[in-house]
Amino acid sequence: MTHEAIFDESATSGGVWNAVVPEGMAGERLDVFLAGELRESGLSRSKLQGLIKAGKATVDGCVTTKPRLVLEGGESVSLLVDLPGGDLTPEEGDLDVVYEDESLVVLNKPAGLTVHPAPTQTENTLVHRLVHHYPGMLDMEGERPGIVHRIDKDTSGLILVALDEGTRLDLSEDFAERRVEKHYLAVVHGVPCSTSRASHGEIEAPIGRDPRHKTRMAVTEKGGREARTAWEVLWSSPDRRASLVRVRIFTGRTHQIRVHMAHIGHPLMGDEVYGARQHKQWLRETGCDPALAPRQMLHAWRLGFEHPETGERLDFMQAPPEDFRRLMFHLARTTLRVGIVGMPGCGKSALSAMLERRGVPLFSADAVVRELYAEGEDGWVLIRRRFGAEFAPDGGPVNKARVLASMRESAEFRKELEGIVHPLVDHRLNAFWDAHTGATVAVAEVPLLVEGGADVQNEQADIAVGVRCPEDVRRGRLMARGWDDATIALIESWQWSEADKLSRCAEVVDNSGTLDDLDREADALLARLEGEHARREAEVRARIAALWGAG
Ligand SMILES: CC(C)(COP(=O)(O)OP(=O)(O)OC[C@H]1O[C@@H](n2cnc3c(N)ncnc32)[C@H](O)[C@@H]1O)[C@@H](O)C(=O)NCCC(=O)NCCS
Ligand SMILES: Nc1ncnc2c1ncn2[C@@H]1O[C@H](COP(=O)(O)OP(=O)(O)OP(=O)(O)O)[C@@H](O)[C@H]1O
Repeated sequence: MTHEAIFDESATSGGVWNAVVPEGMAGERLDVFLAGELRESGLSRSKLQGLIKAGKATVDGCVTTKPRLVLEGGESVSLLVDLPGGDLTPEEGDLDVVYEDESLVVLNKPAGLTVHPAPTQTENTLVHRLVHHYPGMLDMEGERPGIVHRIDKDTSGLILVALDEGTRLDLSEDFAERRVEKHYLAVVHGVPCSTSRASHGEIEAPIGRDPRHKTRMAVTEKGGREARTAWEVLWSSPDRRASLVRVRIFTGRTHQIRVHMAHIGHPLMGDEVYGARQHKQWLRETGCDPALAPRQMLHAWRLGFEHPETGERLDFMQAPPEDFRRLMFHLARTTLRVGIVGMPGCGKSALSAMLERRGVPLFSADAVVRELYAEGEDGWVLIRRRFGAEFAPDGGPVNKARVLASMRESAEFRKELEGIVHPLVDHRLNAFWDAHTGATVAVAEVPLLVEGGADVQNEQADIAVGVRCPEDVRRGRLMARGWDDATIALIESWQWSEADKLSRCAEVVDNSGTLDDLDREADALLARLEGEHARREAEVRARIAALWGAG
């Protein structure tokens, strides 16, 4: 964690460090407290003692020169850290200039670049690069020449910088008076929704230093400054674990968006300070690579203001950088869920097994029914409870011959039995899809998939693939399995006709040849399914890119 947090956004020069002494620190010495707080700054205890003796520290607004002053807890402490004033060394380094004229420049800041020097970072900032590219900026006072607002080190996107002191003053006033329009894009955990269930809302909650963690900000009852943020969900991932949110801020508090979004329960992805719990949970539950969200996923997307010289309205929009886009595309990735259907004996299982051999995850409803029917399993237990031990006997699986006999006799029995079995199969199917979200294509052989109706089909699979073979061949295969004409007729009477089934299928595989022929069909089918997956993926990416505009 950096100490960038603790330098006040509104302070325009010098390193004024502020903190409230937590109650738990009562009895601590001032120098010890400061040394602990500023551990990462590299300021030693003796250097801090020197600063205190030189009158750079205040406690509750009064200068104190006593390093050993004992704190009571609750005081507000400030320290003025001398920065190497006026001797900014220009540094070479890339600047992504979006717009420039004589008065100002608009830049696209990469994530990871600190905006201006602070005691914790005295070189290698955006300002050092700026004074290299625009030497005239060195005429301005202080360590933050031209800086009129800032974005966090790990936030990417648009930042406006003044090139001369007059413009700096004008623009600073525009920011202070809230005349500058600032829109951000953030990837947040979950799907935010307002109390009225709307996909947009406003957060008005004061922000101040977190009394428990001095290096953080927080929504605070006491001592916070007014802060207002509006948000709108632009897109949510299919698993609803993440959303792209457009955020507009009307105030410019330190870490405002990160704190406010965490406050409503939807911290930014990758934000290990304000969303540590959700971040860890997301990594654990999805198995995602932490490198996918290497920073808080926040991008300063749009900036609109009036040019102080010309009065012209200027609006800029910058598409987010590669890491942001990569995470979004990852979140948007989907598996093509393929259902395989067809008449009994047409070759569904044979085709499915061929796809599985090619690495495609496979679900088989018939196999699942077999599992459910094993002694003590859910299907066995429910059937036994409803129909008796005659159907689900001790020491063995559900008696299929007995079940089939009763199904033959009574449509009522069949409906009831299906009412028990189908929800169990559906549940397993959903678990199967969930378990294979990393695959491009996954296949489920579900004989009765399309019979469930179009809506059910959409829920249970994205497309259906039908298998067909000539009637006589198919009947021959079923007879070989021991089914007689009556059984075939009976089971087929419970299903849709072949024509009805196939009319619901996006693809039909012909299985009138040999198993080798079918194997070749499997290759061609898989290529088409992968093509379909790629097409859908490209469509989703284009839809997402359209959300933030070209660039
Ligand atoms: C009817 C039963 C006893 C036949 O068992 P058997 O081992 O002989 O066959 P298997 O389970 O492999 O099914 C073979 C084929 O029959 C057809 N079929 C099976 N059950 C049904 C049904 N209820 N309605 C329509 N067709 C069915 C399917 O095309 C299936 O692929 C058995 O399938 C059963 O208990 N079915 C009820 C549960 C169910 O609806 N299963 C369908 C799959 S979700
Ligand atoms: N092209 C083929 N040539 C030879 N035998 C085949 C061919 N296709 C499938 N078979 C065989 O026919 C039988 C029925 O095929 P399969 O089990 O794949 O059908 P299914 O559609 O899954 O049937 P069900 O609806 O009953 O589950 C199997 O023994 C299988 O090996």
